[in-house]
Amino acid sequence: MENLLELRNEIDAIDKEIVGLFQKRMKISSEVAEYKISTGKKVFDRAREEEKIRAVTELADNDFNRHGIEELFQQIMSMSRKLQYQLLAQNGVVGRLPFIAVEEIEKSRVRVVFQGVEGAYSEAAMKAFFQDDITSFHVEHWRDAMEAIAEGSADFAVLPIENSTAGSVSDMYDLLMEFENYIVGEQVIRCQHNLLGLPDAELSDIKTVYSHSQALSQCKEYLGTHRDWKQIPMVNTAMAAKKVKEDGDKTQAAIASAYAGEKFGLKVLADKIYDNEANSTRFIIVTNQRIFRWDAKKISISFEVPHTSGSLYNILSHFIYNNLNMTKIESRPIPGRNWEYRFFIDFEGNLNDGGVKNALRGIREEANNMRILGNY
Ligand SMILES: C=C(O[C@@H]1C=C(C(=O)O)C=C[C@H]1O)C(=O)O
Repeated sequence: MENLLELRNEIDAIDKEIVGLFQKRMKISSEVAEYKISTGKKVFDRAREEEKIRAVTELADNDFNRHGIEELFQQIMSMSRKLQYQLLAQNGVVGRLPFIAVEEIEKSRVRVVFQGVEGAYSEAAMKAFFQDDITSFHVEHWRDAMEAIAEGSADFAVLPIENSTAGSVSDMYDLLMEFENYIVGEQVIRCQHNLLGLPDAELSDIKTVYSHSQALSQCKEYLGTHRDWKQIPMVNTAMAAKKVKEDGDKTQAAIASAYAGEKFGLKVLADKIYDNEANSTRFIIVTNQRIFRWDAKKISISFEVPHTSGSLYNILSHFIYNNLNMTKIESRPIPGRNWEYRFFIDFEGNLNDGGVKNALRGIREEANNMRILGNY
């Protein structure tokens, strides 16, 4: 039996050859890039890559190696494409992104729509983001707010996208797909829920509690100590407060902010009933124009990937390769296509950064229906 040292020497010699061949292949790939630069041909050629995988796997002696060869060549070709994207960028072939950088997002004398009624957390987010001299109005549903932006009856909408306890607001991701609106800002608001009742109500009177489903889930522990209460979800926490006021029924309570309580003349029956002290909601500021602040730091995109193994992994490699830090990933089912998903990714960067342009170009070519949802 050969000793370990000898075996390792053999492996070293083979690896040296592999490195040499890899470099030789990459050199040819850069020549292919030159051809593509002069002809305007796309970097990614799926048919050629599929044919290549078929041809090289046929050369393998057994199934185990066939699988290994497939993975190896997928990675080699992925590197080869990344080199080509880089060369295209260096030659100025990277198309201009259809987004315009602005000094500032207008926060004064604009028309802003939020969902819910006065006293909603969305209103608090609007007040925190915009100046006092704006004109604002509210609508009943998130979709109405998206429509108001799309048709131009408002300049901006303030909409919840994520809560630190209850997670993502999945409907918002679907609406971002449905409308051609763009995220230009975000605002985080602490959601300090209270149990609100009529001025003459006592805790012992309560039989039913109304709130937004997310707020109900954010107060799960507290509600667990009142299992006999019926929980009824409403479209908004402030709507719940309004309902309790209007119904004038002592057995009803709402979970909403103290601000909503004041607005509708309700009494705080229990304060700070949320499970998590830092409970916060992140709101997005949406508009119908493709603009971004010149110093924006976060990008949101969405894309679909083919239903094959490793396809998401391949797309994510563009972030790693361009040294981009991903901050969030979310998936939503694609309507009408069972078990296929659209991914939503947030990552740090600005649309003017070279690495960002490179990654977006790669993702646009290699994934389906990539959309830039905003840079903010
Ligand atoms: C090198 C090319 O560009 C890309 C990379 C490939 C590779 O490395 O083999 C194959 C097809 C393209 O997606 C090419 O078009 O041949």
